[in-house]
Amino acid sequence: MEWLETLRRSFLDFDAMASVLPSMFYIGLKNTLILAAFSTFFGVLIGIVLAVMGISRSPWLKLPARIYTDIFRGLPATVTILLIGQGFARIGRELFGPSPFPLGIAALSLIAGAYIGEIFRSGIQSVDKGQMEACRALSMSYGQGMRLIVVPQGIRRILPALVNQFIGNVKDSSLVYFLGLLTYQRDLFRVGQDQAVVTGNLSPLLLAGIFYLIITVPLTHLVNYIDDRLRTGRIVKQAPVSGLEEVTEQAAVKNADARPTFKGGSLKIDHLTMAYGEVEVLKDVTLEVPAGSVTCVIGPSGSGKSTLLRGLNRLVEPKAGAVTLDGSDVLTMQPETLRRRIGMVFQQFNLFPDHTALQNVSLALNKVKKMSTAEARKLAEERLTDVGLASRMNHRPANLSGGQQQRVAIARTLAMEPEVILFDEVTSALDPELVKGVLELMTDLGKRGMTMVVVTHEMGFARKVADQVVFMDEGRIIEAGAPQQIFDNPKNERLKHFLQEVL
Ligand SMILES: Nc1ncnc2c1ncn2[C@@H]1O[C@H](COP(=O)(O)OP(=O)(O)OP(=O)(O)O)[C@@H](O)[C@H]1O
Repeated sequence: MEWLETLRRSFLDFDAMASVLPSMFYIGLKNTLILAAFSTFFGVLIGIVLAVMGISRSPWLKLPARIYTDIFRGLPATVTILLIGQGFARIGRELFGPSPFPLGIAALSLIAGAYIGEIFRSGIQSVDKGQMEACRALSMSYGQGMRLIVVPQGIRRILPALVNQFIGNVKDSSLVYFLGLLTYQRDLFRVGQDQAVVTGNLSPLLLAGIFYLIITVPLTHLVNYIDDRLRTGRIVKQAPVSGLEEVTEQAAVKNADARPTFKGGSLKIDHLTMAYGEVEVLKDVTLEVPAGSVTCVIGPSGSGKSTLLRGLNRLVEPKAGAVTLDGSDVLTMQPETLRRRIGMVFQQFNLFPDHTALQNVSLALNKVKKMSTAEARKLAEERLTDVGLASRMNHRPANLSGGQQQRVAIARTLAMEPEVILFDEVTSALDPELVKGVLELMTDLGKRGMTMVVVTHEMGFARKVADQVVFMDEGRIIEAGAPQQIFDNPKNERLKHFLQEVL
């Protein structure tokens, strides 16, 4: 087998490999890592600036970022490296001496920056808007929400892409030799290539290839592992539980010792008008919500129910009118102070996916209410026990059913000790068998004196639990009254029509 022997001599000349190994390690590997690390570092800096410019609303920032990205992503790396390295060679020599590294790193950074900018931009934009809304509803400032929740989630999402970029830079660093390297500056490729010429076979180059793989392959696997780990947390070993069990979970709590009652606040809404841009979606809404009462808001899709709730805690700023909470003007209050007093639970739960149930509840206690970690933890444990989740505190949202997630969200809101809680279609995203547990919990809160404004499609709940039911259509309150009046004796034609459709 002569051809096998030729192949062996060409690729597996172990003596040639052994002789090049020290320079491969001490010169090639070192220089490749220097080039890749520096260009990734500067690429990240450039990328952050580009991402901020790209997300901004100003076309004067957006446009240059777009042009930059198009150019440096569109050009072959070799062209950029030669243009920068040779075009600026004189300035480079004056500034940095004979080493081609600074200009090589600059060129690699400019290329990497274009890709990393896109990675950062999509990472931040991919975080669900509900996450920031949940942060603000928990009375965190915009900065706290970004720092504690949105940016970490964005970074976690882009971690694999960033490592890929580093791997790309490891490979692209081999192109810097175009700029002419001194002997001690050679990278892995160059060391392998030079020695291949000396020995007359490809074994040193194969060894360089192996070095590249030793850097890149474990890194890819490591990042996939970290990504999986961050996404799901430690896998909770527990047999799957039937959704039917959840009602029992909740019932067990209901039968527990009588728990303290709440001191609900009263709301007065006066000629409230709200708009998105020029479009008015809430018109002249006037409503009283007495302390400790349950108000259910019903109405067709798009009638402005969610917007009304968002106006009450100012997630959307009202355009005109007034709202008072126990006599204090809600619209001039610090939004963070207001949101400590008026909590909110969302249709999509908006739990923080990288936090356990316990951390979801304790985060704002710790960061907003400034409780010590131990105090926050104790209170969070109590609230989670209240909602029947004592045995699931260390689960992440992904390891909980929808019903359990929604009960964590309610516990998270309750822990802030609000005077009013706004519920925005909180059972609409749940499987039918999980709805009951959540509604029972809400019924229980109502009985214990919490003031609640509940946007719901659960007519049975509204009839049974509400003190007043409000029917909205096209941004106005069309009819309001006791449940019997609304359901058994509706006056308005539109309400009659709506009830015919939903009952
Ligand atoms: N962020 C927004 N920007 C612009 N328009 C919006 C925004 N949010 C809601 N709207 C519009 O405002 C109107 C009222 O929406 P809102 O969500 O308050 O209604 P809703 O009664 O809660 O409906 P649904 O039951 O479908 O949630 C709708 O026409 C909707 O398209």
